[in-house]
Amino acid sequence: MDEQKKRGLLIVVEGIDGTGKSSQVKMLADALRSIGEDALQDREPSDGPFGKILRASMTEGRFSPDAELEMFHKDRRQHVNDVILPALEAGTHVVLDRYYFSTMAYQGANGFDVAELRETNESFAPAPDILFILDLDVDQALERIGTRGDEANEFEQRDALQFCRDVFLSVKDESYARVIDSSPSIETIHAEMLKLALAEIH
Ligand SMILES: Nc1ncnc2c1ncn2[C@@H]1O[C@H](COP(=O)(O)OP(=O)(O)OP(=O)(O)O)[C@@H](O)[C@H]1O
Ligand SMILES: Cc1cn([C@H]2C[C@H](O)[C@@H](COP(=O)(O)O)O2)c(=O)[nH]c1=O
Repeated sequence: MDEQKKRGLLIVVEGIDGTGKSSQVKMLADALRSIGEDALQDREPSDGPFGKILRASMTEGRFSPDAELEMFHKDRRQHVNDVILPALEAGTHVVLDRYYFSTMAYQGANGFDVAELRETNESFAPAPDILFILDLDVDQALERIGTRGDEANEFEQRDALQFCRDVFLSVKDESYARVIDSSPSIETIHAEMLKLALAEIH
């Protein structure tokens, strides 16, 4: 008789810009595949139709805050229904670079109510099985990504990133959350995340 495949895990990696999310998502998905697990490396904004529009808007001209929020939600609904849920149901782990915690953080920094953003998203997007919060001091993060623009912009950017960092840390007591100090080497962080992921998988 065919044994039913176990549901995959939704493994989300969040943190402010420069904390090493993209590097760690790739390393974790590769490491899981190398030990025979099915793992999809994925990201938001997604590579679907609305995600593509959002990525283009970041270089070609931003939407108004309301239109941008609507587009993030359209992207997430499409991504959850067409990619994330089918993959999890097929037994594939989804290792995701940003998710609705980024909406709470960045659109929260744009003036939207963080608790309302969370409620809206949790009404249609499944909670993660593991949420890695890559945590780093804003100055160190800015150093990694390089500061852009004049001094006034830099102050604005610092304030917005500090707000985002605080929002990410505000969910640290959820059972699925794991706060990761992102100041050590890429390899040290990878080893810690892989160990924690394997503890959930097995
Ligand atoms: N632990 C680390 N120590 C030092 N440098 C790192 C570390 N992790 C990542 N970096 C470097 O920091 C930069 C940003 O890394 P990465 O793109 O993985 O971060 P990110 O969180 O995805 O950033 P963004 O959100 O801006 O896309 C890269 O140059 C990367 O090599
Ligand atoms: C999912 C999501 C993302 N954002 C913002 C955060 C970043 O500025 C960009 C994505 O850039 P990355 O370097 O490719 O991670 O999008 C957002 O404002 N709201 C969201 O929900």
